[in-house]
Amino acid sequence: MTLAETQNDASNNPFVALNYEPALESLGDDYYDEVAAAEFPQHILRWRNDALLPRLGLNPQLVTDEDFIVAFGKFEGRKPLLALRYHGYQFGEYNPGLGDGRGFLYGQVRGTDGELYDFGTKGSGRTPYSRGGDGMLTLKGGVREVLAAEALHYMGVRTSRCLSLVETGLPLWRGDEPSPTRSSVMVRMSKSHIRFGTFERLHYLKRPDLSKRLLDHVIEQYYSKIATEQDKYALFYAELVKRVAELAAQWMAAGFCHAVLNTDNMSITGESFDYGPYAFIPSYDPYFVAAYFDYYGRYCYSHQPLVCKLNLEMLQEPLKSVFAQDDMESGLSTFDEHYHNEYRSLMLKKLGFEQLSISDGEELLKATIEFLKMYPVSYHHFFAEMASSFSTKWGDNASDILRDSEIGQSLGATELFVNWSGIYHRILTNLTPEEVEKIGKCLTRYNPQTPLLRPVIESIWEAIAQENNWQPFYELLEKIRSGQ
Ligand SMILES: Nc1ncnc2c1ncn2[C@@H]1O[C@H](COP(=O)(O)OP(=O)(O)OP(=O)(O)O)[C@@H](O)[C@H]1O
Ligand SMILES: [Mg+2]
Repeated sequence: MTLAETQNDASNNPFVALNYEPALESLGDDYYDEVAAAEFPQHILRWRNDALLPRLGLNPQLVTDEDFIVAFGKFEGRKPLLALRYHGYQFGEYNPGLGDGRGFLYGQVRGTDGELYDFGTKGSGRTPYSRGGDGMLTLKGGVREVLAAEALHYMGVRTSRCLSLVETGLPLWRGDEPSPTRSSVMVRMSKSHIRFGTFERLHYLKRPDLSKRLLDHVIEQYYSKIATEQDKYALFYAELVKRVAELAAQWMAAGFCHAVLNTDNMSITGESFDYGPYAFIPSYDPYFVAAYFDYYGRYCYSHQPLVCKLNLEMLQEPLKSVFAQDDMESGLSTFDEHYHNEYRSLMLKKLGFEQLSISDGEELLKATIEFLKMYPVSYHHFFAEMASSFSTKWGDNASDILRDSEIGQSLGATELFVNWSGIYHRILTNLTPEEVEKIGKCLTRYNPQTPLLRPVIESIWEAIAQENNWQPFYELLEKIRSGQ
């Protein structure tokens, strides 16, 4: 063995050396299958998420690219790798043939914040759940998931993040990409990979004992504040309803369409994950559909809150073997209120207001949506222009609002814009100069200047596909991080 190889083997790899907790593993092998990772012809590190390393107690400067490759491309020195078992409702149909078909749970680590985190792979090879699939992730799919998770995170959405993306050198054939296309393996850091569908499988197998064991584990690990309460199950479900309602509101405010809200893509922690055919909406179109295979628009933009609520309702079926359904019904009845409160609060922040009376807030929000719905205005550019052109002078005269911007120039004379800017102006006149001053900062904080619209992603991918030029990808990630 050469010196370089000795230095790069798994035994002194900082990721392999982390203190892994066998949290899920200790529940017994009814929940997973032990699998092996695929061996790849090539390992090129394309993305390392240094922002996550301090939470693992690691100093990014002391972690080499080779460390990432050995741990998260070659998967050396880590066992057991667990393909998790789950089922799910896909587009309304129950599918008992699911499970981690191209990924596994690499390990679970306690962060410096005291929370338990999963490292889960995507594109790491075949498992007993691959069905006809190759177990792989396209490089474009990996690039898209990295971008979505980062963009959503910096827009305040509770989301998983990607820890690494390694190109793996295999030609893949896909119906939705020019093929052969390049392959990759991604490692995701998330709260948990336990899905609604994990419980649906246990119900399908008529194993209430396994459901209870798993639910106790979920509450202990991810709902620890209520773990010792007498009515912990009811409290858990109510808290899950709140988290999912807030998540749906976060997607809606971010102008994000997840596209595949099947129950196997719903996390039991209420965190957002699995970014496949997603899209950020180009304009405010309630019926915008992101996935080409969503023929009937089931998961269109505006259906997301409703679908989330329905998925929560369907989760009652497998959970009712553990606790009373009545308790769940009362939890579910709070969904709408949680959703609307979060949505209103987030949208008002996008409009520059950390705080506003409910009546002013409702009126402004209604007028904003009416305007955005009626005209072919880019949803994201509207808010980006608010942020880039805000002036404290807007309080002096309603006609100054967005006057010099593209939107103001083209639509400033329309009835709905005049109505909207009149309301905005009236609100400003009721604020103190200090409060008006804060609006600019709030607008900048909540509205990215470079929204992750499809043409942006496509141009990034073009540079990679045509010239293997990764610079635009890194530059975009830097813009996302810095809010430019
Ligand atoms: N190329 C593939 N090979 C094998 N199985 C696959 C492949 N693509 C998807 N699957 C399986 O199809 C099902 C649905 O896939 P979906 O795209 O929702 O999940 P995923 O993206 O693979 O993983 P995750 O939900 O963790 O992001 C899952 O069981 C998944 O493992
Ligand atoms: Mg999935």
